[in-house]
Amino acid sequence: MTVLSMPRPASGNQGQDPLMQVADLGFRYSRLRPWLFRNLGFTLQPGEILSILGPNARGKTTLLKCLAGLLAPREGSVSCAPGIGYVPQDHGAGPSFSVAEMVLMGRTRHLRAYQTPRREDHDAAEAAMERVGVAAWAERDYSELSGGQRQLVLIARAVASGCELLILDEPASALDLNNQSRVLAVLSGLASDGMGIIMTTHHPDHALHVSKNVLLFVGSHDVRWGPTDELLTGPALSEVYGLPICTPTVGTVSGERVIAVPDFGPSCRACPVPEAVGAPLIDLPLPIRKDLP
Ligand SMILES: Nc1ncnc2c1ncn2[C@@H]1O[C@H](COP(=O)(O)OP(=O)(O)OP(=O)(O)O)[C@@H](O)[C@H]1O
Repeated sequence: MTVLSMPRPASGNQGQDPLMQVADLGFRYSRLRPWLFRNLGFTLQPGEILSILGPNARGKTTLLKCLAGLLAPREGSVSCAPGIGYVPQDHGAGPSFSVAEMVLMGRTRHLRAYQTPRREDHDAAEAAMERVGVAAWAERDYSELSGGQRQLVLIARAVASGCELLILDEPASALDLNNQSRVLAVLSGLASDGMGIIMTTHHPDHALHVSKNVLLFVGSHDVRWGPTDELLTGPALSEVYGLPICTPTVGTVSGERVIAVPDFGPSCRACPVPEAVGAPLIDLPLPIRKDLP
């Protein structure tokens, strides 16, 4: 196993050095456990968003931890840019700090031991809070926020760090639709600024919307990497999740886009409930409560 932070590999597309290059990566938790992935390889360029999709418990978080250097791969190598930000999936209540303090902690890698944050660190933290839309909660206690709010604060903390490469584990899992849209816009904006982004998601639509490339866990052994347009098709998604999924192009307010539509089976709303229980609901006698005043 090798995890290299420097030097970066030779030039890739568009004349730029890749932010991450992964070769022959393999991991299992022990000799007694099955391999979660083997022979996995991909390259991430600056300004690129890579989405990782796959069923529950297939190894996506484990892969992110290998990429972020939190787990040592059993096989292969990860070479990457020195500055990596990691936003974990588990965003529990944590310590009792204000939101502003939590975001300011993202600046730690720019400070020496025991150094007090400088004006520029406070400015970067404030800019990150504005960008992610959490500035209004700056003085609130992080431990008292909702799960979705905490998720946004951790994204702001990673943005404040000024990292070159951002790794996020299901960044939109606890977010309402508006905040999902906000996070996708923030990530797209960061990528436009040159940041590389790797995220796991259970939302194929998110991957279709922002990702240049995807990494798909298919079945128990197959991991595919390639362009979103080519890989994230209805048949491939159906194979990944084990149910029929189609990918129609639909018109939205902002233009046409491809979406993923899973077939959950016959709609429950269409079930003939009254007939199913033998009589129309309207004819059922109402229970009379004689004990009420
Ligand atoms: N520390 C650990 N020790 C042993 N097995 C583990 C450990 N952490 C995770 N696993 C197992 O590894 C497998 C992959 O877990 P992982 O969390 O990477 O999946 P995932 O694809 O991210 O899942 P989900 O979509 O549900 O978040 C699971 O079977 C899990 O039980």
